[in-house]
Amino acid sequence: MQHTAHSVWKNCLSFIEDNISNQAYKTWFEPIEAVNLTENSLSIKVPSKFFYEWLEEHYVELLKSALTKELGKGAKLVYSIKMENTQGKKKSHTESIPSTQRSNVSAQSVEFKSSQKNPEFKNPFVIPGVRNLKIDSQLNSNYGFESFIEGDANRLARSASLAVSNKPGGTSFNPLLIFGGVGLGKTHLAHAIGLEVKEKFPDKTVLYISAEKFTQQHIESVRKNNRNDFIHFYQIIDVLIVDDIQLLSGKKGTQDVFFHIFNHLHQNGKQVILTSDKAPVDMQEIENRLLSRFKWGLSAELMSPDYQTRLSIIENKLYRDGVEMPEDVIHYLAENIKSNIRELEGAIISLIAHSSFSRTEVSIDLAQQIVKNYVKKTSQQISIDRIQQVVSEYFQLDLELIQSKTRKRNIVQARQLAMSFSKRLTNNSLTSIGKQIGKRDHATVLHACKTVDNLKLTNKEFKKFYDDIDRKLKET
Ligand SMILES: Nc1ncnc2c1ncn2[C@@H]1O[C@H](COP(=O)(O)OP(=O)(O)OP(=O)(O)O)[C@@H](O)[C@H]1O
Repeated sequence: MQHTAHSVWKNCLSFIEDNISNQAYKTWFEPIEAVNLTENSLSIKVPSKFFYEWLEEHYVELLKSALTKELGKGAKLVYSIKMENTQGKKKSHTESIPSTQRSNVSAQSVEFKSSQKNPEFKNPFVIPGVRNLKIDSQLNSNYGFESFIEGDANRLARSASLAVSNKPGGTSFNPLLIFGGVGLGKTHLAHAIGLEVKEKFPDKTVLYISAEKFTQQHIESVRKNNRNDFIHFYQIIDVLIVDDIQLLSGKKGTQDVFFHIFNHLHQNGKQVILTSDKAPVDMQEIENRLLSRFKWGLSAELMSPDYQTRLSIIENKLYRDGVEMPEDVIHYLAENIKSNIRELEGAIISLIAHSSFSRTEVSIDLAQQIVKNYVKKTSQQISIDRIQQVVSEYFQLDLELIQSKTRKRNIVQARQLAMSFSKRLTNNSLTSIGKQIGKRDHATVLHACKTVDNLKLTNKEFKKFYDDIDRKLKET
């Protein structure tokens, strides 16, 4: 049978699929297209230079084995790379690079750089009339790594943040996206990276900006007709930190400008750090081309801290503020405020304020009052475990059955309800919900949420199940 680029690549893919994780296969191999086959050389088209670099760094041996198996010893692989033009002036073009010949790629970056020597830029942080070309990092010196307490819930995000600070732009965590629920330390960690970079590499230009402020600046630049200056300003940053990136949702113009800035920084080895209250898969109204870039590096989730970490956070805060508090009060706070560290800190401040205003000791009674009055919502925030328990009791099904792989209709339905309520009532991401309810992936949880929404509208019996469980959860 005649070999074609397509058939050779298909065989390579099935070999590759057997040798790596499903996730890695989906991320790095599914987007590749085979484009050409000449004698013993196969050309494959990859979506970006970053993609090519990643394949070369991590999968070159695997690709070599797969190709040698198909085309024999002298097999060659040529990448055809779609080069984005970040300035939007020229059209994007395709570049062919043989495997393991990185010099061609760096030449491309240099060429790109030289095309915009000494850009005239204006600093949008400068108040009009005040001459200041120095860029203030806008970092909060209280948010260093030393005051960020490590625990199971933040270990990955913290380690990745440290790695990025040690080698900004030089790790595969680019962009680094830190995501998680409200008040769990995303902003703190993002500032910690910036501060550490400034400490280790004083010559690097670091900038922290909230997505909201970035949007305002962009709108202003359009109004004043200096959008290009705005873009140039951001393109000279070495480490760009954008907080609450989900706020770009629905803002097409700002997304477009951010896309160009992001591409430029990324292609020039600059580090981008993003924070968001949701995982990329859960972000709505963000263009796909931007979402796919968010997923290029590492998405690290901050989850609610466990008891021990909460305890350490309280002790650390008291120590830094030079305040003493009875042990039982500290334990009471750690036990009762579970899912938002900002509220945990708020309760400590309230306690101290109350006791000093009323000149009374900080006591467990006072702590109970504060926790009840100030953080009522938090202390009662429902957990995924509780939701699963309520669903399992309601349907009189064992928890293990709900979490099992069985496809029996009634059990699937109970599982989907647990997933849907977890999405609605907790801060957890789809990935985290899936992990906790039967080790499913985020797509299964998303599907469950959609199914529940549909069934609620179309099936009366199901609607009753839903409302009953909803009521029970509210009583919790
Ligand atoms: N692991 C931690 N150790 C010590 N303090 C922490 C930790 N995590 C969060 N905090 C503190 O909790 C407070 C809230 O953190 P931060 O503002 O970073 O949360 P966030 O996730 O960005 O919240 P939001 O979603 O509202 O933007 C801050 O004062 C921060 O210092």
